[in-house]
Amino acid sequence: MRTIDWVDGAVVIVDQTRLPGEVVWLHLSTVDSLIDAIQRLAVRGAPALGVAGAMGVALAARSSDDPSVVADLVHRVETARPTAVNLARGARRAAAVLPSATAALEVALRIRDEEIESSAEMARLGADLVTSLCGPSARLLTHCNTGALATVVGGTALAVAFELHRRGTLGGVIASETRPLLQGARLTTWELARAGVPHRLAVDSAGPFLMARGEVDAVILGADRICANGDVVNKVGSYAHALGARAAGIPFICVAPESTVDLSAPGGAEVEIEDRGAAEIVGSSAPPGTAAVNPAFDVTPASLVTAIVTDTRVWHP
Ligand SMILES: CSC[C@@H](O)[C@@H](O)C(=O)COP(=O)(O)O
Repeated sequence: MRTIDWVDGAVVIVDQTRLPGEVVWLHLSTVDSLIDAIQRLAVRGAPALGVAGAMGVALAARSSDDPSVVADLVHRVETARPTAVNLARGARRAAAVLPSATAALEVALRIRDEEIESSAEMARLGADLVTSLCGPSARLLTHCNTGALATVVGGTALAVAFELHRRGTLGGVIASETRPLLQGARLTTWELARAGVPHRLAVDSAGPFLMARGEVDAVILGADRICANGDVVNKVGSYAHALGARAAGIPFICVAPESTVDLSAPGGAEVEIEDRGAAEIVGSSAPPGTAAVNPAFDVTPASLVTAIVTDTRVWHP
């Protein structure tokens, strides 16, 4: 199943906020509805956001003949979330062929197809790397969700786990729950269960201890932006897993398509990290009015990254 696609003049997505309870498909035919879906994480994950951004431009171009109205809509799509480079990059690629709505849609469909092809390549390259580093029964720890939900089909890091399982060389997956929106607990476990991959769920803070106790052979996760110096910007909690991996002496592997590599960002310090506000973490557990800091992403310095697997190469930053 394609978790994001273009059908009959609308962007069609699985509403990721409703998983794992129910599979609800949303038909988004306006730019406003798409931006709302992006901001409340009904569609999320860097490669999927790239497709959404480009399709958003196609929606914008179909909605008005006024170039300034379209330009304003494109800008809103591009900036709906700041950290994953794919969103702005996808939107800009499609915007480059405006004012033709048909041409913008063609670009969006091309980006969708590129991400589908990238996923297969990353799965192959990543599985080869994991087996060479960890042997024939690798036990992986992953963070956030990097499966089909975050791409179109397959995934990035999770596609590697699927491929190892298909080859019979996977020793199991620990899914880190991914506070506060629980992409690991809600989405990754759902995808692993559907694929019949043996897995267990752990709280985020257990990761480094499980590595120290010898229960993990490698950490494997995705990225929202890979900087020119090899810094990896990914879901908050990734950095703690990288420190744990270094302390335990196990590989820390990032899997992401070339569309997530941003050579215009020299390092992680130059990337805008989305802060999603207090409500998501204060919830009902803290006294009302408690101040909070809620970075949705963090930066793992290149020095802690064993390898970055893209669809074309294995990079040791
Ligand atoms: C293949 S997806 C890689 C990343 O986009 C993923 O790990 C991640 O951090 C997603 O964050 P999210 O806030 O859920 O969009």
